[in-house]
Amino acid sequence: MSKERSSRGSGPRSSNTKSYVAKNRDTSKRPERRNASGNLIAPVGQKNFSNAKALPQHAIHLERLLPELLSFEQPADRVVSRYFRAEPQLGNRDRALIAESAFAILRRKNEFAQFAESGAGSQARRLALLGLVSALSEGGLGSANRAESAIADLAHVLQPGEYEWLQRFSTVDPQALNPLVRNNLPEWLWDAFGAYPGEDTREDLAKALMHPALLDLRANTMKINREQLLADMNALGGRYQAIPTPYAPDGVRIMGKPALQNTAAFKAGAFEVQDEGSQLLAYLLAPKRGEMVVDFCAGAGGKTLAIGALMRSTGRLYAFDTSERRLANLKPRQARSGLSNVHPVWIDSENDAKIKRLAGKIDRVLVDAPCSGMGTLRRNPDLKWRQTPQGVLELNQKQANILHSASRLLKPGGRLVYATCSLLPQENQQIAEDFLANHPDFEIIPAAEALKPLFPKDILPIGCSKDNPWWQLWPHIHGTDGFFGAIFQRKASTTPLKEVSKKPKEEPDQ
Ligand SMILES: C[S@@+](CC[C@H](N)C(=O)[O-])C[C@H]1O[C@@H](n2cnc3c(N)ncnc32)[C@H](O)[C@@H]1O
Repeated sequence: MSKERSSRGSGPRSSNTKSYVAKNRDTSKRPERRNASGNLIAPVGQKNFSNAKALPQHAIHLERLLPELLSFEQPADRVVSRYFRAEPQLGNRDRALIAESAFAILRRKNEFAQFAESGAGSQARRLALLGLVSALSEGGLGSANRAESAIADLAHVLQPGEYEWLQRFSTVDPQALNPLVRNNLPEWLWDAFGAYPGEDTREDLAKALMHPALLDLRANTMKINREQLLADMNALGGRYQAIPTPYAPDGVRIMGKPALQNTAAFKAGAFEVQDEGSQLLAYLLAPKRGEMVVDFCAGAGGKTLAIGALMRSTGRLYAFDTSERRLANLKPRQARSGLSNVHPVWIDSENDAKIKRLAGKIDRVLVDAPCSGMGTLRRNPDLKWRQTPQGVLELNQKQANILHSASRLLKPGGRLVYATCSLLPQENQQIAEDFLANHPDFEIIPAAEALKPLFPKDILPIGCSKDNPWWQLWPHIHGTDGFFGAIFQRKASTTPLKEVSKKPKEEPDQ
């Protein structure tokens, strides 16, 4: 797996289709196109695919896309983007439906592949049709939210026998299938979920991971409050509805799939697309006005921007990352956000000399560590087929190194948050426990304490437990991506760092 991809996960992309929608596309001037059999490929109007009819071209494009997608040599979003670049005539709605169908195939690969052993036509055609039915069934609001009507929407593009074949698929009893097929997981991950969260709940988790993620926005409180954003979104018209997210104070959940990039509110920086769980993570860090804060693995800045808004654009917020490409993607988002306290800094590794210069000077540090991304399988379903236990082991070493290095930045009394979008204890609790064992100058702060101000007094905050100090969100329980968080505080008076910290050998001057 590529380094960039292995460290992805809780980025800003909230809808698989979102990033494929081209801006201001003029579809009226498209040249006439024909498919391989010489049939005219009809242009598609600007319709929400959740209530659109699929056209022959959608299945044809999917058939072409699938071999590369299912080779798992490249991240799925990269494969799909490249395909769309090579097919510039495709309209926004076509892209949305093709991309969502491709991701549906990745989410339910085992089930679809097993059923596609029956039926006529090529294997790719059969997978394409199953993907289309799944995508059309999952459309948020509207009539096409059941397989039955999705198949009816496809009827006019089907070959003889395919309608009946698709109907047969919706009558398959999942309980009759092998658990790995029914739950669409590789064996190592099914076993891992059996160990944690446990055999009783792993099917619920697997089921949640087989659906697309919800579309959540974070109101940028530098520009707008949640009520205004809700009103703006609901005024868009169409088959969409905006409601408040249940837990994150600035979150707006969109039911339906509007193309948001062209809205005036987006261009004005009124919101960012951000999962509710990712929004809440900023509250574990709880930055204050005027503080010195570091987002150590800032990526394209999903969490950085939320943290910057909590700081009301005061103080200094360093956004570190080893990926220039990701930091470059932060720039336009930062410009839209209106934040002036964010300072992106490229680092060559967690041991970059720039980190040493800031040692002991920082109030709060977030380590949103590179991880397997197993909490984001609703949006990145290819990860479950591309990740391996060996890959997770390699990430563990990196996670421990980054956390150790980031901890050097903190002042006495400063707060360090370690977070991942993984569900695997070896990337989460284990890293946090090892850190505590090796860093006696840090103590743990229970997540419930940090989130208390957001919740009524007698309610245990979301993701917190009475039995342990960690923060853990689950797709099947909370409807968010899976997240883990651990909060540490540097003890107020400690022996100088160099005497107590575990030192990596390559850093003698720490
Ligand atoms: C989970 S992603 C961060 C997502 C980001 N915080 C957000 O909210 O959009 C992990 C990030 O860690 C970065 N990374 C990988 N190795 C790193 C290192 N040694 N030091 C700092 N960042 C690193 C990756 O480039 C990636 O952007």
